[in-house]
Amino acid sequence: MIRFEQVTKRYPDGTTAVDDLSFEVAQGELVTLVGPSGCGKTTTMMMVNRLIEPTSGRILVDGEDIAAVDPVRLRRRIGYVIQQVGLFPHRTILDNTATVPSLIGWKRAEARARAAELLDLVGLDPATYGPRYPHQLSGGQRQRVGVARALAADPPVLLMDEPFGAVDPVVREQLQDEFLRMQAAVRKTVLLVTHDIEEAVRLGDRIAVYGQGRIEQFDTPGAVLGTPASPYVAEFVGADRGLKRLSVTTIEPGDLEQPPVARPDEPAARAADRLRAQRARWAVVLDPDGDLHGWVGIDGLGAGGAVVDRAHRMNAWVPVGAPLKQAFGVMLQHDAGWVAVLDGARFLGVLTPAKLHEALRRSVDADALGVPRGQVAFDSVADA
Ligand SMILES: Nc1ncnc2c1ncn2[C@@H]1O[C@H](COP(=O)(O)OP(=O)(O)OP(=O)(O)O)[C@@H](O)[C@H]1O
Repeated sequence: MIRFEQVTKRYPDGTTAVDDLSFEVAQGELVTLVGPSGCGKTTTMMMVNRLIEPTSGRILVDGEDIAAVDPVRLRRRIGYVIQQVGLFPHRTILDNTATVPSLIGWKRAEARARAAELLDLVGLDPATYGPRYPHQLSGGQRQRVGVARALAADPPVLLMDEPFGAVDPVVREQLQDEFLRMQAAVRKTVLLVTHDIEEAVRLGDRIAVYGQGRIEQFDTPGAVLGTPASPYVAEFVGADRGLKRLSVTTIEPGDLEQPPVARPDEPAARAADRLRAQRARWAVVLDPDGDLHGWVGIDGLGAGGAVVDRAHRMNAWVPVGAPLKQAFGVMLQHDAGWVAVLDGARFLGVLTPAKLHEALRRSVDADALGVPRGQVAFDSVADA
């Protein structure tokens, strides 16, 4: 969708900002460009909407060499979000958001209806915020308007330069979450510049880690964190990259352990015998269709009755597909030695600290080998 072919940008003073860059962003993909200040990220991005012209090489958008496209026409297909949002101070939020549709000739009512829809999409009630002026909004709200405005004419491509840079860390995380939810719905092709590796990892389907004017590694967040391509990348992503990997590695059914199971209507004494025979201290309580009912400990099963009378609610659980970090957080929050993993209400298994570690190790091997995690042999990591 966006393709760089051997692109170099040399400024008139001799600075080589971008040096022989080749990479591709697929349709609907979000690629983050990350690197230290001055490494050429913004230059890369601004060449896509021709705010900067390359010295050599080609850039294709949707298969078309953009050098041959009229810049104004090109920019209509490309939304642009910058850190200093650049809203018009004397126009209302609704009119600011409707700017591009109005420019390209939509009827006023249509443009405003579209703007209201987008304000809603970015979490701003159009009735409340639409009539306000930019100075009457918080920094985070203004940045949301920036995103809404960039999406107004429904461009297939979105360029974002430090879009969440000017707000405090808590608001920043909120905006990132909202943006990810929105991106899951609209699936734009996005190039996003940041100097923050946490943000790059959190948002990117793939990350381009920049050195000076060059990409040092271009891969998924998991692969960059798990197998940095060079000492430079390893240092840039940080010594805590193992911890960061917890947030980008998701729980898969193959990671789970299967504990003993008891049925709710089963006599407690019988369940206790079975647990003793298996040398287990607890069981999950599952309905006949496999839905999680709770858990029961062997100590609670001595007093007669049915399992259902002795069962506890299962508070420590996470959905399958959640990041390992979330499972680890839930373990700590409930001081539990394991967390249940559910698909809807259906119980899939439990994740223990040992299994969590194993999942992380297998995912590193899987990324290195370029295969799904399930295909990494268990004993390749068992002794590690
Ligand atoms: N107009 C210009 N003339 C000369 N040099 C420039 C010009 N614009 C940028 N540069 C230089 O090109 C290099 C890359 O700049 P660029 O803005 O692309 O970096 P960046 O990675 O986006 O940095 P930051 O994170 O600080 O925004 C820098 O060394 C910068 O000083």
